[in-house]
Amino acid sequence: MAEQPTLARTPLPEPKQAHAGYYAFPHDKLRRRLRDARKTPLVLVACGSFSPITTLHLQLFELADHYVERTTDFEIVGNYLSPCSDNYGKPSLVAAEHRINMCKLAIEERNSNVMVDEWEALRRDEAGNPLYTPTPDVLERLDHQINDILGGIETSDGSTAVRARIMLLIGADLAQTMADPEIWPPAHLDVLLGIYGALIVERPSQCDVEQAILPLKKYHDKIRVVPSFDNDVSSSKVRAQIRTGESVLDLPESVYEYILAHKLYRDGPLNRDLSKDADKVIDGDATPAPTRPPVASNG
Ligand SMILES: Nc1ncnc2c1ncn2[C@@H]1O[C@H](COP(=O)(O)OP(=O)(O)OP(=O)(O)O)[C@@H](O)[C@H]1O
Ligand SMILES: O=C(O)c1ccc[n+]([C@@H]2O[C@H](COP(=O)([O-])O)[C@@H](O)[C@H]2O)c1
Repeated sequence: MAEQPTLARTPLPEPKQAHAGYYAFPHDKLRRRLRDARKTPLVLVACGSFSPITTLHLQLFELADHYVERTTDFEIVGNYLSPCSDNYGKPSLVAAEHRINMCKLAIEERNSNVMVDEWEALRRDEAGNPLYTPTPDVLERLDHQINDILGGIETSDGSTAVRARIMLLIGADLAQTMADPEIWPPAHLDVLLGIYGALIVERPSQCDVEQAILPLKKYHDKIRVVPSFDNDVSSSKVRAQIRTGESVLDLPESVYEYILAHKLYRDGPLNRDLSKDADKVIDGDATPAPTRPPVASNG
């Protein structure tokens, strides 16, 4: 069985939520019992903007599933999307509520086994402003919810429960930004990659995954590369297509309809410029960020 992460940090206090509405940690699609006694239960968490979620974002989980099925040590029991806070400071973010809604529509339309955890997106500070949560804190909280509060995952014969291993699921372009300590403080990487680890999905249109992970050598035993296929799907491309009125192929239909109904992503440069500057104009519905933590400007 793969080694279990050990953590002795105090869990974060539960946030003030954005809406008076009810929040509960989602675990309806978390498989609570292992199938294979030799394997460690694995929970994947994809953190990011999802502005908007594309077909590729859900495919990341399918690619990971295909990869993990062929490993001898892990068995996936849960998949989570954790959209970031409006306060992440990326100009292309539309309000968290819209990003969450679009994630849920995509999951429903594709009949996907992914869950959306709204906690990170909706966290608020004492004054009620969106509160940015560093990614290690997101994983630690998930770890606490699944392993301490829910009590972990039952072994295949149901005789006992074991701790699920939590891992980050990201694209190679985001991994590439991890070499920059201005974006990812080394202490964060020590928790994220040193304790939890990551499945890094190839993104050949944006970078070479082997080059991207070279600077992360000290964490290589906790990093695995998931093969992908040639594609240039990105949220930037989708936003540009919506602005220019081109046909949009890389969105679930319900997400496309939601975007039209809420008039999202209509503002911005009219030329289809997919460079990093293309989103410097704040999109129509975006909540302006009061403060701006470092942004991984990976597209
Ligand atoms: N086509 C893709 N292949 C591999 N990983 C991807 C792909 N699209 C998105 N990801 C990954 O999904 C996560 C969330 O990405 P994000 O929401 O920023 O999408 P994006 O398409 O990169 O957005 P943008 O174009 O606005 O930068 C990141 O880890 C990113 O690397
Ligand atoms: O925790 C950190 O140190 C950290 C530093 C940079 C980025 N992140 C996270 O990485 C994700 C990047 O998302 P995106 O859309 O810019 O690819 C987002 O969830 C951020 O919160 C996290």
